Amino acid sequence: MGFFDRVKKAFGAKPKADEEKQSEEAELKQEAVLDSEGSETSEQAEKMSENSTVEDSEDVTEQQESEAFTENDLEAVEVESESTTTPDSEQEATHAEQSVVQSEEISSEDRVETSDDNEQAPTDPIVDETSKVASTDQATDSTSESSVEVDEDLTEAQEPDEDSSEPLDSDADESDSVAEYDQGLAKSRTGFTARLNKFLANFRSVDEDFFEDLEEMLIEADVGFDTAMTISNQLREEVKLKNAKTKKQVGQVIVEKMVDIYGEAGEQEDNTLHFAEAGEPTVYLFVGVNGAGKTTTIGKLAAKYHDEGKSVLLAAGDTFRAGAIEQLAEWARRTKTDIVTSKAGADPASVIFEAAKKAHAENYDILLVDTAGRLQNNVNLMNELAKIKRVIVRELPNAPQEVLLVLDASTGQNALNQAKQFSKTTDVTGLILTKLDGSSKGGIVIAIRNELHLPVKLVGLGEKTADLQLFDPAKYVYGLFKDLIED
Ligand SMILES: Nc1nc2c(ncn2[C@@H]2O[C@H](COP(=O)(O)OP(=O)(O)OP(=O)(O)O)[C@@H](O)[C@H]2O)c(=O)[nH]1
Repeated sequence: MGFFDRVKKAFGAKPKADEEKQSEEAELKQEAVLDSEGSETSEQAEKMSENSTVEDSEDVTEQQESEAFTENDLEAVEVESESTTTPDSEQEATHAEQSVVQSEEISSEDRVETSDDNEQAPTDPIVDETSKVASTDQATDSTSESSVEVDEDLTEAQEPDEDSSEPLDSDADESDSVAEYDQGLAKSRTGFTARLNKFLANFRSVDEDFFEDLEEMLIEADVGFDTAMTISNQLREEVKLKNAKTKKQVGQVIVEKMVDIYGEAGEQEDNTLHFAEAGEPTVYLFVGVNGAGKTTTIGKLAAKYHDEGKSVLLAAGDTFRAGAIEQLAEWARRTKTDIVTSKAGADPASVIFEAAKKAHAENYDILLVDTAGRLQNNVNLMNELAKIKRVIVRELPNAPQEVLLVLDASTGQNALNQAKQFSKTTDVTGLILTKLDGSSKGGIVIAIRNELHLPVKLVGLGEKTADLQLFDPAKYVYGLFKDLIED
């Protein structure tokens, strides 16, 4: 069974009403008569043309329905996110008190040890003077010089979701997760449906022009050039396409082929997040360009693991921007997790070394490491990442378990190019695609799999904590092509 059929079976198969079945049977019989006679009587030809008019108008209605659905969904999402912004000041205050106590205990004993390994250890003089384990409050103090910048950055980069205690991808609730994909991909789905309908509106017959238009449509839908060519070439041989009589059937065959190619390409792909052996901290290193969504994703993951009862430590390795330190400290406060910070401008490797040491010594379950996002072709950044990995390994030889490249999906092909650049110089183990909800470029997932062979591990389907979902290819495909899969 192809991937399309498997997805259809899992999410899309709806029992058909008797009337629907009868009319389909009648349609099939009519087609059989036409085939066996080899020619059409004028009456039959008229019926066919009536049928195809009905099909056409169905297409239009469907598109309208799907657009209406999307608007409603988006409104619902907005309302929901508004209702989640009530601050829980009582809890925050309690946590802030706990953090202060804890950091006082820690800061007296924890220092970056640099003397035993001058080559590898972070010896930046700024670091030695300033780097320390800090609570949220300390981080605020230590970055007070840059307070104007911090405030601006926080406003610009959006305050963390207040309702971050909400569990994400909660174990049992499969249907919630499907609904997340459904809503988060509504914009991409509408965009794709509109493109497909535009393409089908010009459909007359399966000839050379058809394939040229198809390739163009697929490239515009961001499935990538190579993938568009593969789909088009395979469809040339496709018997189902040759037999497709209506525009709807043609659309169905195209999507089916696209989904099957996607499924085949991912047969060996491991989309799961990896964890350390029991008793060792798991370390995830987050890389990616500015604004891709690293800090937000770390905050959402911190909430998830904290809610699962795991002890979580954050490392503010983006020392390049004071706002980034403060933003992560805010997430730590909201998610009631601990954080290691330093002053802006300190050596990131030093902060991360200290965090790894603390995670090891105090048996944290998870260490989530933020890094600065500068241009992916910046050699210094790549060297910096290599240095960061070295200092982590010194403390935790099996870490990091994941190096996760965060990509803003709404940048389409640009995200694909970033992934190519990063994976050339860094051992990226998986991708996180953010902002899919605000993008109509969901087809990028198909391009990434077929052209990059890097597994997507998490997807950001909205601003709320629960909108960060573990990547599930079947749910994704369903969210993207739901209208055609359910037919
Ligand atoms: N709609 C939506 N917005 C998101 C998602 N993920 C992140 N964002 C928003 O994207 C913006 C940038 O996110 P950050 O987490 O600050 O990005 P960053 O990669 O840490 O950026 P730097 O700190 O500049 O390196 C913020 O406004 C986030 O709220 C998502 O899945 N959906």
